[in-house]
Amino acid sequence: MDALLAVRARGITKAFGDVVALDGVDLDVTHSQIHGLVGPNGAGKTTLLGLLLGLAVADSGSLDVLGTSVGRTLDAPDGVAGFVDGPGLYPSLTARQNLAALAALRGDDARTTVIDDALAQVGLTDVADERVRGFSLGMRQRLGLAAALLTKPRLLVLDEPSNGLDPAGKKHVHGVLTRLAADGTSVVLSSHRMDDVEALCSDVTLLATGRVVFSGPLSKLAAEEQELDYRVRTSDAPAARQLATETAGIRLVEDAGVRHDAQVLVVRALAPALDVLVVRLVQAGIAVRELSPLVSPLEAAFLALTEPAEAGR
Ligand SMILES: Nc1ncnc2c1ncn2[C@@H]1O[C@H](COP(=O)(O)OP(=O)(O)OP(=O)(O)O)[C@@H](O)[C@H]1O
Repeated sequence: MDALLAVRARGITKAFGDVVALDGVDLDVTHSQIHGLVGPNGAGKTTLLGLLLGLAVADSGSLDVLGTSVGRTLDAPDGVAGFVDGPGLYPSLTARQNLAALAALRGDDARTTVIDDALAQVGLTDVADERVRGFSLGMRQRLGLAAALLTKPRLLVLDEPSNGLDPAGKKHVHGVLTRLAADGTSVVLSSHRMDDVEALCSDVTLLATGRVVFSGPLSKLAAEEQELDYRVRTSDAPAARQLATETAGIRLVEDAGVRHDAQVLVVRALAPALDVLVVRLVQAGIAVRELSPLVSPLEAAFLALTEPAEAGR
């Protein structure tokens, strides 16, 4: 057992019949950390989160949550809250009534001030007395988060918390999670999107077909040396194209799957070769009006690490 870790999983396996959902998964989540679980569909993210919430038990391996070994009985470990596959809510009750009912069921503090505070934290004060039946996916997600907050968790486990959130909603929820982590709550959340994870998480675990293909700080993932495809818009596309073909380490990508624009080249390169190209363009009197990677370095690392595992399925 490791008191410094909110979650310590070693060699976790879980199968559903012939389907191996988790295959020897290790996971370390330190206290006050927001840890992202990322991976393609079917990678095992929800299954792993379900184990942390005590919704299922692993077939083998060891799992310590908040310093306590999780046994073989189905039970939410003390101090853990969250949801997988969307929050469980009562559609015919209002948001406020949902929280009151859930708090009463769990024996949590159901005082109006506590419930109002949870609703305010997730930005649902204005719709507190509306029935959940009419709520959008994003509003349900926020209410699910409010329900988890009522328990004052030390570990919050969220499956795709940004699902269905508009940009303002996402920013709001990100703010809530960041403040919680700053106040000592550990958070493990899943996402399909590296940009979400980048905005929120310090550490990330990439899963592909039930296996960990990367786990560690985001900065380490992004720093992996990799070639990226860049859009380059210049003042003279034909001349830029010519220079690109003459520059070592630069490859023109003709079919980059982007909208055709005669003024834009797509080149594949490592950063040092791209630097050389930019300098040569400027020296030749060609202005560089736009230079950006087609996918972010994190997204590219995600694809590079998960696509081989997917292909081997
Ligand atoms: N209750 C279940 N019964 C049978 N198979 C299951 C069950 N739960 C998960 N699986 C299978 O286990 C694998 C992992 O599923 P899981 O839902 O954990 O992946 P995921 O990474 O959360 O995927 P997604 O991003 O699509 O939500 C998949 O092949 C899935 O079909």
